[in-house]
Parts: sequence; structure tokens; C-alpha cells
Amino acid sequence: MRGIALALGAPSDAFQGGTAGDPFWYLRLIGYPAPASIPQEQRTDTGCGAHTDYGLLTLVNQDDDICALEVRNLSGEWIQAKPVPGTFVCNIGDMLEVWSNGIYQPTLHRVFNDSLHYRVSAAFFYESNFDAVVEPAELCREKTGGVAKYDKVVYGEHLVKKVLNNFVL
Ligand SMILES: O=C(O)CCC(=O)C(=O)O
Ligand SMILES: [Fe+2]
Repeated sequence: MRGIALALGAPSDAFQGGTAGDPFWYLRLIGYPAPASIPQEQRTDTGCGAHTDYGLLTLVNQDDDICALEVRNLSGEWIQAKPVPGTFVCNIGDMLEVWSNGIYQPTLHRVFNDSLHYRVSAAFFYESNFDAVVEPAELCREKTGGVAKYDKVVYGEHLVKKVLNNFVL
């Protein structure tokens, strides 16, 4: 995050304090059973539907030998994010989009394990403070025509709204 702040022309500690000084981070270990082990009638419910991540930045470590994560490119095509051993997939989150006034765009992604093996991923979500009011930073507004393209968002409210919409409870 320090590198991203510097790249945007901000001080390296721009995400400290009220924005992400007390980050609501979480680490999820996610299991994706192989379809063959799931009863036919439940198969469409498995995996992870298309979404963008909610916070600032996500680091995903996926099984080396199973292609299941797909990302949508700028042409609207779904392409595989093939695992590269020893690396992490890095996803930009919604809060970084708002803060940067759209300079950083979150990538839509989804997961379906179509292999013969159980897939595991470890995803580390680096998020804003739960009660942070995130809005386009002034220097990002200046770089993008001077107008805020996004309304203020309370991160915790955004998180709860998306979780309630993305998961079947
Ligand atoms: O399992 C993966 O590769 C990604 C999971 C994911 O996108 C998420 O939990 O937000
Ligand atoms: Fe995700």
C-alpha cells in the first residue's frame, strides 16, 4: 500500500490513520471440492460467483496445479489466472477504486474448480478501517479532471451489503 500511495504521488503513509491505520484485514482459507465429489443437483452452487473484492488489496495464494480462478479482461472476456508457483494473485478492491477516483480499477473475478482435485486457496484481504469513510483523495481527483467520480462510502457498510448479496445465507 505504501508503494501504491507513492505511485499516486501521495506520501507513503497516505493509507494510515483514518483510512487504514486500523485495517479490517482477514485471511480466508477456501476449499473448492472437485465436481465429481458433489451430487449433480448441487454442482451449480459450488465455486465463487463473479465479484470484485471489497477493500483495498487482496493477495491470493492458489494451488500450484489447478486452474480455477478467472478474471475478466478489458475486452470483457473471461481468462484464466493460471497459478504461477511461488507467486500471489493481487486483486485491487473497491475501496482503492474509490480512494484513487478510478485510477485503480478492481478486476471482476470468479472461481470454478472443474478439475479432478480438491482446490485450496488462501486469500488475505487488506481492508480499510471498518468505520472508515472512504472518498476520492484530493490528489487523485486533481489527476482525473478535478471531479469526484464516486460518492463517500463507509467501508463496513459496503462490506456488509456485498456479503449479504454475494452469499446464500
Ligand atoms: O479462491 C480464489 O482463488 C479467489 C477467492 C476470491 O476471489 C475471494 O474469496 O474473494
Ligand atoms: Fe475475490
